[in-house]
Amino acid sequence: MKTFAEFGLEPKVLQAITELGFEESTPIQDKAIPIALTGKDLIGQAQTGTGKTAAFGIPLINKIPVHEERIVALIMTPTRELAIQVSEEIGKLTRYKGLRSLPIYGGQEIGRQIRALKKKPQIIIGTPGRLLDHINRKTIRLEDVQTVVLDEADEMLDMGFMEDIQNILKQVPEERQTMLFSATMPANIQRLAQQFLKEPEHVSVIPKQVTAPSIEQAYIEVHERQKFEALSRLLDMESPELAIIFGRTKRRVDELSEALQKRGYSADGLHGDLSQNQRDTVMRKFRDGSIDVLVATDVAARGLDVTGVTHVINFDLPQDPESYVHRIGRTGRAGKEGKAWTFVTPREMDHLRFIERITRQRMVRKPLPSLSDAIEGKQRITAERVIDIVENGEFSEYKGLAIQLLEQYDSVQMLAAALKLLTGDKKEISIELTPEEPLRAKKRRPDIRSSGRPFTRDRGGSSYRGGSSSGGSRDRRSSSYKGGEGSKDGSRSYGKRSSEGRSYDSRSERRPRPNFSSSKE
Ligand SMILES: Nc1ncnc2c1ncn2[C@@H]1O[C@H](COP(=O)(O)OP(=O)(O)OP(=O)(O)O)[C@@H](O)[C@H]1O
Ligand SMILES: [Mg+2]
Repeated sequence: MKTFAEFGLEPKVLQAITELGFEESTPIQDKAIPIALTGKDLIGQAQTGTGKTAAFGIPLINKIPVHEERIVALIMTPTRELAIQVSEEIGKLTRYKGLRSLPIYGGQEIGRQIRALKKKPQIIIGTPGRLLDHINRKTIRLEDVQTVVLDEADEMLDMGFMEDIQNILKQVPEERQTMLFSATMPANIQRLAQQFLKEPEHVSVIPKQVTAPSIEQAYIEVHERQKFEALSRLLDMESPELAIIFGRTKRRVDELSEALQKRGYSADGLHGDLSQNQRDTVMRKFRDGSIDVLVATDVAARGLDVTGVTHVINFDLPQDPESYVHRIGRTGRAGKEGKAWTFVTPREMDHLRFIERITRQRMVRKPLPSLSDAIEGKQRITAERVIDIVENGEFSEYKGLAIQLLEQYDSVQMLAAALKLLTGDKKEISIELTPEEPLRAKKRRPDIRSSGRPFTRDRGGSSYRGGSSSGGSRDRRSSSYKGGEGSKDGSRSYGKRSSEGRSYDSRSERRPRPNFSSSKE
């Protein structure tokens, strides 16, 4: 690993990096930054949470002159949340240099974006649909762009953005640097690269397995009808600090987040049918910890970086191995540890095995948490909270009352009653979720690296994958259970999503057809 000073960056860029607390470069940064600084085209692949954003962000910022008044850099992301997040990270990196960056995404009032564009940002971070809108209105001109980054390029293809990306890139001069980044690189990415990149350098840091080694992976076999109880016990047993629960469809996410709230968890849902305001509010609450369970469709699977996510729970099995890799990659980021739990119904075991085969990573089988596991987990958290106050808190004003009470009552009884009160009774409201159909095992070839599927497949109007589900939890704190190990051996080639035609959510984010109207992403 290098220090950032060794890349020969401008002092103001270095200063911002130092302020972010980055001491050494990550492996992908190590390899990609020197190449990107030369201006070459680049395809970068590295595990989730390993700093790909800064790997393209730092060289991009380094080369833009401060007095530039034109849009000279364009970053495209598949989702709105990701555009906002990348824009924030770029903002932090340009803090001392003083460049202007702007996120441009669907669902936000266009007038507001037009006003912000008048401040002459040099860097635009956008989702393809809304970008095209602006291009068509001539409120964004890309004729001076020198650097283009496609973050999560494979996902953008899957979402049906190929044509939009082509149309956007037509507006950008041929003479430019193009970079493409993702944790997964399915075969169709090669075609995109051939079309848009010039003699790209491939920078891949996937040592053994494509899933990050810091994530413990486990699965629980559970019948569809038992899933909610299993989830609720799992949350009690594990007490995640922050958890993301993925469900297959929007309906699933809605039902599940509501159910969790009824049970007293601090949860909320995120999917593509919510208004942008609702989406922003949910993300803000999750980032600042005012909710600790985010229930989401795959719209939250890619790229999102929220500090403190200790658990990812796949309430519904993801449609394909790529989705699995990205979903669980929301935890175990930047060298931290994380746990990924996957629920699988007996009929879906084949599909789980398929995911394991493609990711070359075993998930450890765990039993359904028992009621006593759940109770124990909750009590442990209460005890930890009390101990924390005893050790670090200020509670002298309660001592007089404590002495009085202990004169009348036994201390064990007294403390047990207080713990009971603090732990709170579980609201035993019975919950019925609409069952989801089991996923059928795919008959895909495990390795389709060279299969060269036509892009049209992604746009053909078949709706992919699904969407939604749930999540939830409450007491923040990470627990100390010893979980599964997961196993070795990685791979990087993935199957693509299959096109079985259910209408799923996160992919509602997908645009089935080119549509210039506005901003579906
Ligand atoms: N050199 C570094 N040292 C410490 N932390 C870093 C470094 N580079 C990036 N990070 C932090 O690591 C976290 C993950 O980075 P980032 O979101 O760029 O990952 P990613 O590789 O793009 O993951 P994904 O595949 O999920 O999109 C961020 O919080 C980022 O600030
Ligand atoms: Mg990323």
